[in-house]
Order: sequence, then C-alpha cells, then structure tokens
Amino acid sequence: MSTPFANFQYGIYLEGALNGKRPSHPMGWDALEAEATERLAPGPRGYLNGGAGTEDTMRANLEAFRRQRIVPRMLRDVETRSLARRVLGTDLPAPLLVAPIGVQSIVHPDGELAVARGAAATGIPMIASTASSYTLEAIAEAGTASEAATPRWYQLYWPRGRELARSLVERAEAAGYGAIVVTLDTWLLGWRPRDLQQAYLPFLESVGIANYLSDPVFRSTLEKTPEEDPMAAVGQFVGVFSNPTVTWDDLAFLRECTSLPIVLKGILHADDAREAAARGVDGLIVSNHGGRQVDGAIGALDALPGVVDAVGGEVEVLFDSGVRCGADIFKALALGARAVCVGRPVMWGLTVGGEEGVKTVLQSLLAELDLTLALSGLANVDQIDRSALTTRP
Ligand SMILES: Cc1cc2nc3c(=O)[nH]c(=O)nc-3n(C[C@H](O)[C@H](O)[C@H](O)COP(=O)(O)O)c2cc1C
Ligand SMILES: CC(C)CC(=O)C(=O)O
Repeated sequence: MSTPFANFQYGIYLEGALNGKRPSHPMGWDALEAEATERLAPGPRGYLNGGAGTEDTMRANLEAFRRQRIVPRMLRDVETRSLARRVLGTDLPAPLLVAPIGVQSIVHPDGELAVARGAAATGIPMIASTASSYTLEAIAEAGTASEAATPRWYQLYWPRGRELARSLVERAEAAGYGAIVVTLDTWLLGWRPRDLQQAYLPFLESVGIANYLSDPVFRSTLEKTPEEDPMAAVGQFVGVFSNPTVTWDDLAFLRECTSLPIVLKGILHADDAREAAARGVDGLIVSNHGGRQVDGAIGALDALPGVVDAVGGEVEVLFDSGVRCGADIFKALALGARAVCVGRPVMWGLTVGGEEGVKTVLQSLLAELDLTLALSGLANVDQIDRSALTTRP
C-alpha cells in the first residue's frame, strides 16, 4: 500500500479532464501567496507576511532551504511507501503539524475553527495558539466534529501570574490537547516595521484574547467584566500576556501543572537544547518565529543540525520557519527534524479558501512530500537522512 496521499495530483487532472473542473485554489505555492496577499487588507497583510526589522532573518529562512539540495537515488523499489511517524508518543499520518498562529480571524472570519476542521480532515495536528481568536475549547470542538482521532496540541504564551498559566494549561488538558508547546522567543513583540507603519496590532481590536476573556483567573483580576469595559480587559491582557521574567527554573512549575508532554518552541542554540534535555522536556521546536522576532538571527534550518547533534537521541526535535513546499519538509527531515510545522502557507490557504483552503494546502504538502520521497528513491520517512542532501555554497 502506498501512502494515502499518493497520486493526489492525478485526481486534479481527472477532475479537469472528466468534469472540466479546475481547482478553485491556486496550486503553485508562489501563486497561493500572491493571491492571499492580494485579498488581504493592508493591516492583516502586513501582520501575516511581515517580519522583524529589515526582514533579513525572514529571508534567511527561505535562503537556507535553497542552499540544501536533494540528490535523488534511482532503481529502488518505491511502490510501497509510508509517511507515517510517531511523534511524542502519538502516531501521525505524516511528520507534519500546523504551527501555532494567533489571531487567525484577521485573515478569515472562521479563523482557527476553519483550520481545526481542515487539519482534522487530513489527520494533521493543529497547534492552537494561546492568542487565538476563538477559545481553545471551541477550537477543540471544531477539530473533533469530523475526525475524532486527529490529535491537537496547545501553545502556551506563559503569562504573568502562575495561576493564569496553570488555568490555561489545565483547560487545554481538559479539552483534549495532547501536548503543551511553550513559546520562548516572544516575551516581547519584535520590532515589526510593517505593523508599526500602519499602527496595526490585532489585540487592540480585541482579536486574539478569547482565551483570556473566557478564563476565570483572568476575569478575577478585572475590576469590571470585559462585557462592561472591553478596553480595560484589552489593557489587562497586554500587561499579563507574556512574562519576560521566566527562566529555566520555572519549567518545574509547568511540569507540576500537567502530565502532558512539554515542548519548547524557539530553540536555536545547541547549549539551550542541552539545557532543555537536562531539564527533562519532551520536545523542542527549532524556530525563529518565522523571522518575526530577532532580525539578524540565524536562518532556522541552519540551526537545525547543531540542535539535533546536541540532543537528537534524548529529546524529539521538531522544526518550523521557512517551510513552503513538500521538498522543504523533506529537507528538514533530512537534517534531523522528527516533524515539521507549517505556518504562513496554511494562513494563505485559510485566506483564500477557509476550511477548504487549509485542507488543500495540507493535502498538497503531503502529496508533494510523498512524491519527493518516492522520486528520491526512498520508501518511508525514516529512510530520509543527511545523505539525501548536498549543500550548495
Ligand atoms: C501571523 C502569525 C502569527 C503567529 N502567532 C504565533 C503564536 O500565537 N504563537 C506562536 O508560538 N507562534 C506564532 N507564530 C509563529 C509560528 O508558529 C511559526 O513559528 C512561524 O510562522 C514559522 O515561520 P513561517 O510561517 O514563515 O514558516 C506566528 C506567525 C505568524 C506569521
Ligand atoms: C504575539 C502573538 C499573539 C502572535 C505572534 O506570535 C506573532 O505575531 O508572531
């Protein structure tokens, strides 16, 4: 049996030939980005597509992928294939997840609900952001409406106030999220010229604060309810949303709050990876937040091998930042990622086609990955290793 994603492209040709039906969604990655970009209003467009400072790191993420080249092998039986992989104790149909992205309703009114549904339809886990436009409970429900088995993870922006952190984590566990992803690189929002130029920040329009407004601990800190005084609630959110005082020692508190696997997102330095392993975390995500935080930071793919070499055996290392196509997923896997998270392309799919757009993006990535695997002479994702790549100077 080859993978369930095999020959997705033939279905498209057949629909065209038999029914005269062309995809309503652009099938090329550049065309998708262009169409989504054109549809968005200037504020959301800048927020989604923009990066920190000169956007040097955002570009470095893409360039790092272009420097790695696949060297396909021939004459190997690739009829029977599998993309399946076990990640943090859960069997996934492929080593792919949807990266946590906040404030999704700025690009489509259904926001995270559409992403949860589109992801569930493909079996790909979604990582729901703390700064989601809908509550984590509503997102969980949307994701289970069609496909009960699709796992989901929860991304925590560690807030000021341990009880609020505990409350968010306990809610996520109760709602069936299977891992807690703690984002480490956004204690403060980066310098983002596109947003500054337009004075655009979604929270100020009350987008992205649903998990706080619905949280009993957060609500207990307000003098008036958010319904009575919405702007005071926004102000309180901005004050507690993220906590730059957190250190390695605080991870012990998080461990007490939950029995779920803990994943640290935003690791780039091998020494931080070793520290995380020593502290007993379950997973890491090598990421520079899509070039949105430290302008001038290393391209994320360039950081991946060093982190894998530091801890590969002890801690599962995942990856995001700059993944734009199936070949990029292959390359990150070859450099040692256990799984890969895709960010902006899913948002472009959401912008263009809502739930269907998300589904098409994920199906296309999986089909491309499957084809890249097969045409490179490999039958399953465990066979992808560094020998499949060469580095272009
Ligand atoms: C609009 C936008 C919002 C994001 N929101 C979050 C978030 O709420 N939490 C988080 O951990 N990362 C967030 N990220 C970062 C992504 O999880 C991921 O690291 C990044 O998108 C990877 O870069 P790429 O999309 O260019 O591949 C956000 C990224 C974008 C583009
Ligand atoms: C600060 C968040 C709500 C969103 C985020 O992580 C981002 O915009 O990069």
